[in-house]
Parts: sequence; structure tokens; C-alpha cells
Amino acid sequence: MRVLEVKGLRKQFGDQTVLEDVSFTIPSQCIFGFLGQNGAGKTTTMKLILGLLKATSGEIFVCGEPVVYGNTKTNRLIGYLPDVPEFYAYMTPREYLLLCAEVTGLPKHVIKDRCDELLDLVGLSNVNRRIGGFSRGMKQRLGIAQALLNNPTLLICDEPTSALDPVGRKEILDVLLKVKEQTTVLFSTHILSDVEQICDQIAILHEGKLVLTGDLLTLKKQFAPRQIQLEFKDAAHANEVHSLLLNEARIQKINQQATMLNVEVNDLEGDGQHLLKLILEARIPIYQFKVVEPSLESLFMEVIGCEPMLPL
Ligand SMILES: Nc1ncnc2c1ncn2[C@@H]1O[C@H](COP(=O)(O)OP(=O)(O)OP(=O)(O)O)[C@@H](O)[C@H]1O
Repeated sequence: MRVLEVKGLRKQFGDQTVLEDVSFTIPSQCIFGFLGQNGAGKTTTMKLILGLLKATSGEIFVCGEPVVYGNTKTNRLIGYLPDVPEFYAYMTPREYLLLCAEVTGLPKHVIKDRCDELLDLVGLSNVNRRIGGFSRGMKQRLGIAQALLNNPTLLICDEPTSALDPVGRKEILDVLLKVKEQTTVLFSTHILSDVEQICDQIAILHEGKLVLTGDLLTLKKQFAPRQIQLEFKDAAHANEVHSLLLNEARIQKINQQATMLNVEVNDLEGDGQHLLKLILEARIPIYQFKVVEPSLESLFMEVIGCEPMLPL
């Protein structure tokens, strides 16, 4: 089933076009990473999905139902976590969730069990402190619990990990992985490693246009350049090999950083062997010869037209 379908979405603020012909679909039970640099248009897209902004043109469907601006009926199917969630600081997480459950009209007989289940899911069941003293990560986790109260089909999180330290980020990613068992997740971010860890599908937004969307593993294989990394004892040896390889037609691109060379080839096996042979024949000692696994970073940089850093 298609949980979300975005078709030809365009959004203008005055004469500024912020989104142009954005189309993507999200199948059920997947984690969809919505990637883009600051200002790419991620939050605007999410607000359009939530019916909080009016699209200039295009259509959005949640579980087959059209999203209509100003009539947010489809939001009963969506849980939303904004980038900076706000809470009542004087409450404990349980008090706060119980209040939200009552306000959202959850049947009285299920409220307590649902809140306990969600506090357990986000690792806050034994926390009886006031929310005012929570870390950012704890607030994000409570926000996820709140967004899941009504058993949504789609959970949308706006940059849930961006302001967190590595431990806080891992906790959120673990929670999202657990959420995926029951709910489709769309989360926006510019942290590529988070996407690499948990996402099945991605979309990359660049200056308001969707430059890539699809299954992450397939895209990585399809787009990431075939690269071999060579490391030498010193920069002089790396320079020597760099000059040697400049004459080789089969080498697509060479990128050097000090003692390391990143060499892009067409045929990893054949060209790799040829490279090694050349270096050995020139009697240049080599420290490391490594086939670089395709990474989301190289894919991202390629589609937005930036030069990737040398992988470590
Ligand atoms: N209400 C608005 N009025 C005018 N321009 C807006 C409005 N909201 C957003 N924009 C502009 O739209 C562009 C996209 O903003 P958006 O917040 O969607 O980007 P983003 O990808 O979420 O970025 P970030 O990662 O910084 O949150 C920006 O240039 C922003 O200034």
C-alpha cells in the first residue's frame, strides 16, 4: 500500500519558488529519509503534507485520501513531531502523555495501557522527573510517544536528531526502528549517517527540486562511483603515483589528499589489478589498497554536484 503519494508538488512564497515538481511515494512499513541541505524545502513539504500550507499546484494523498488545505481530515492518519517540540515543563512524561491522550479523545479504557506502552517504547517508563529537566533527546523521545498516541499510519519527524549528541541520536534511531514495525516513518534530516543506518528508502531534495528518490541500497549501487583508495608512506610517493596515473586512459578521476589517492575506475577488478601492477613495477611502496564501499555521502555529493571528501 502507498502510505504517502506526492505528485508534482509546487510551492511559491511570493515570487520565490521553494518547491518545484516534487513527486515521490512512500510504501508501508518503511523508514523514508527525506534529505536536503538547510533551506532545501523539507519543512515546507512536511507542512504541505499536513495540510498546514496551501500548495501552489500538485497533489498529495495519504493512504489514498487527498490532502486538502484547511481541512486536515487526513491528519488522523498522521503523527507529527516538529523539530522543536514544546511541552508543559512542570509535568512528568506520564502526566503529560495521559493529558494528551485525554485531549485527543482516546477512549478512557485504553488510555493508561497505551501511555505505558509508549513510554516503554521510547525508554521513559521509569522517568518520574519533570519534563523541564529533560535533555533534548529525552524531549524528542517523548515527542515521538505523543505523536504515536493515536496509532497513526504515518509518523512524520522533522529533523529529530539534528540537535542531539551521538548517544541521543542513537536512542532516537533505535526508537524509530522499533516504530517501523507498526508505522511508516518519514523523517527529514541532513545527517547522512543517520539515514544510512536506518532508512530503506530516500529522497534527496536540492534547492526545491527532487534530485533522487528510491531504495537506498539500489541507489547506492547504481550511483556511487567505483573507487579504489591508495595510501602511501608519504606525500612524495602519492605525488609520484598521481603523476603516473594521469596518463592512464582507463582512470576516470583522481583525487589526492596528502598521502592518499582516491581513484575512480570503470571496472574495479580489472582496473584495480592494472593499477597495482603499475605501482609495483614503478617500485613505489604502498601502505594500503582498498576498494571503497559506496556511501550515501558520495551519492549525495554526486547528485547535488559537490566533490566528495576522501573517505577515511
Ligand atoms: N512562510 C514562509 N514565507 C517565505 N519563505 C519561506 C516560508 N517558509 C519557508 N520559506 C523559505 O523556503 C525555503 C525552504 O525552507 P524550509 O524551511 O522548507 O527548508 P528546510 O529544508 O526545512 O531547511 P532547514 O533544514 O533549514 O529547516 C527557504 O528559503 C525559506 O526561507
